[in-house]
Amino acid sequence: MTDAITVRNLTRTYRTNQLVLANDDLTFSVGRGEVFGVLGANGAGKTTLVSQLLGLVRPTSGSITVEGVDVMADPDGVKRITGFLPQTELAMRELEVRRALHYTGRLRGQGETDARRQTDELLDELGLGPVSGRYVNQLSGGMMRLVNFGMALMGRPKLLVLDEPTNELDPHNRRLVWDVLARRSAAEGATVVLVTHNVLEAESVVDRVAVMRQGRIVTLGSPGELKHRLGDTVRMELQIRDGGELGAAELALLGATGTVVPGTRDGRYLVHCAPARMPELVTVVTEGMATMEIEDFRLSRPSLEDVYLNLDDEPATSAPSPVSSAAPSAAATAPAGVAVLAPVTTVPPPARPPLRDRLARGLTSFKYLWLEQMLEVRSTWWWSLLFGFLMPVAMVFGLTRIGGGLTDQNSLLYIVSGAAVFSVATEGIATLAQRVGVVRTSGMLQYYVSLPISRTAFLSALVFSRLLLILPGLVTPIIAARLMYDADFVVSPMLLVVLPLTCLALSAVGLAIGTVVESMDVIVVITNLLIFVLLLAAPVLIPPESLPLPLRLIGYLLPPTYAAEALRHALSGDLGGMFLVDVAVLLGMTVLGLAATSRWIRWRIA
Ligand SMILES: Nc1ncnc2c1ncn2[C@@H]1O[C@H](COP(=O)(O)OP(=O)(O)OP(=O)(O)O)[C@@H](O)[C@H]1O
Repeated sequence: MTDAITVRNLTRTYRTNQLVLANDDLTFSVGRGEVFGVLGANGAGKTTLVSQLLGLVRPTSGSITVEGVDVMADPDGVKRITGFLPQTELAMRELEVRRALHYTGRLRGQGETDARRQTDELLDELGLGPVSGRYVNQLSGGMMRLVNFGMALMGRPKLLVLDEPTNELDPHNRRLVWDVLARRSAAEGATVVLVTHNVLEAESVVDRVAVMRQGRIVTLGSPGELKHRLGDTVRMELQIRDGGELGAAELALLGATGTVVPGTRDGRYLVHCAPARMPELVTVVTEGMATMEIEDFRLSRPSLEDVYLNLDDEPATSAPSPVSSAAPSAAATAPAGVAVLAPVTTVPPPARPPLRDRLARGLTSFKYLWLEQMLEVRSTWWWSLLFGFLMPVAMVFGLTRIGGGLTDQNSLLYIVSGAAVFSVATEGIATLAQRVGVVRTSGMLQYYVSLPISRTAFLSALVFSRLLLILPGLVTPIIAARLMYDADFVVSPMLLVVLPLTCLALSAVGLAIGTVVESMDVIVVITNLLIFVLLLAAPVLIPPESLPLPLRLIGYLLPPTYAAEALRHALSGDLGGMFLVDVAVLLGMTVLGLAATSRWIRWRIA
């Protein structure tokens, strides 16, 4: 078996208020076509390990090679061959099941016909046919997980990395997932890396398993080998009625025959003993503990779960076992506790494909990401429309009553256009900044990053789809002004070109804020403060010609000024302004905003 994955001396630390050693000097390999299980208690470092395999988290030190590709040197190369199921929530939740599978296939580089064919096959194989037209986020937790599992299979990846694939699944669907994985590995030669807490069921599907503890691999081998290491023992599983507990006297009786381990469920105990002591153990359970309410007991050979539970008693500093699958002979002659791996031949990163291919790929990515984003925009569009209408109405109503000098027609127009700009600022800056803040802290960005898509396509789809979300904030004030003050507006180039460009620039600025500020709370405070300041400055900002030159120049660098100008001109009929300069500045702001975002956004999770 040749190696699909080689990991050498992999270490990852996180610096928070204290240093966390999430992965501690891991060295192992996974053979091609192997189903490799990663087990371990909460916080053992499993998710950190698989995130590094995918290039989502950068190692502090060490190296990873997947199918000959150096993950650090060519993270995109790994994404092209890997299907990933993250532990936490995914993107694509606003789509119907069928489209979530189909779009994933297209984003992973499948052609249209192939993506459709595989979508149909997977709907059938996973029993998702009856829910294929329902929205993913309206499914039950288990069904959603099954869809996510299907998404990981799209594109027939050579490597499947699955973080808790059977979480929330019922026994029938858990069996289905294990069967599908066994088929993918046996028939298609796919390599599977599987993080799971479902030790009992995983035993039937994994070829080898690594058990992690406090960032280290404490043992590694096939289920048979690991069980063998427990020695020649018999296992008794004991279930106490109603999840009750054994008293000290009963524990002592059992302990005299073997080792007692509390099970993973309430009222469940495991006892391991030498075969010769089995009759004695049975006597203790059936006669010596007659007063206890024993619901059930069962004798069997040790399972993988026993290996796992027994390891809990071992110190985490125990040396990792020799772990090579590729070079058994070398491993056999190596000193105990030292991992020996076959030499790794890395494939140099492929030459850049021709411009035409890259453009075609970028456009496909953009198209499907845009379609996905638009479905989310669609669900919040009506709210934006209402907000865009209410904002100027509230402002005009409030300000005409506060200041006696704000009642002339011109002031009112300033206020209306100012209010429009504020609603755009709210929608444009806040939603985008918050959205990026959210995707960074939740699992959604993790999912996008695991796809072989271009960062530019992702950012552009996000910005352009938001353009439609914030436009109502500009259009509705015009309607409000017309209804309330019978003000005619002029459809000018300023209105038609400068307004949409303003939205674009605002979106790009919002995105840039979101990439720099990671905390959701801080983003909300910043954007609300920004809006508050803009609200206060409204009557001053709006007519720039009345400002001193330095302030005017600053004003011309702010996209809201352009939006206000465009609206004011459209409403007052005064079509002054330097149209081309305005357009150039706004375009410049957009490009700068996107470039800054593209540079700052770390296309990795950490
Ligand atoms: N982004 C992060 N910042 C700081 N610490 C982190 C981060 N991600 C993980 N850790 C820490 O690294 C350690 C390993 O975490 P990891 O998520 O890899 O464990 P796990 O084995 O997947 O746990 P679980 O089974 O609960 O998912 C934990 O102590 C965790 O708190």
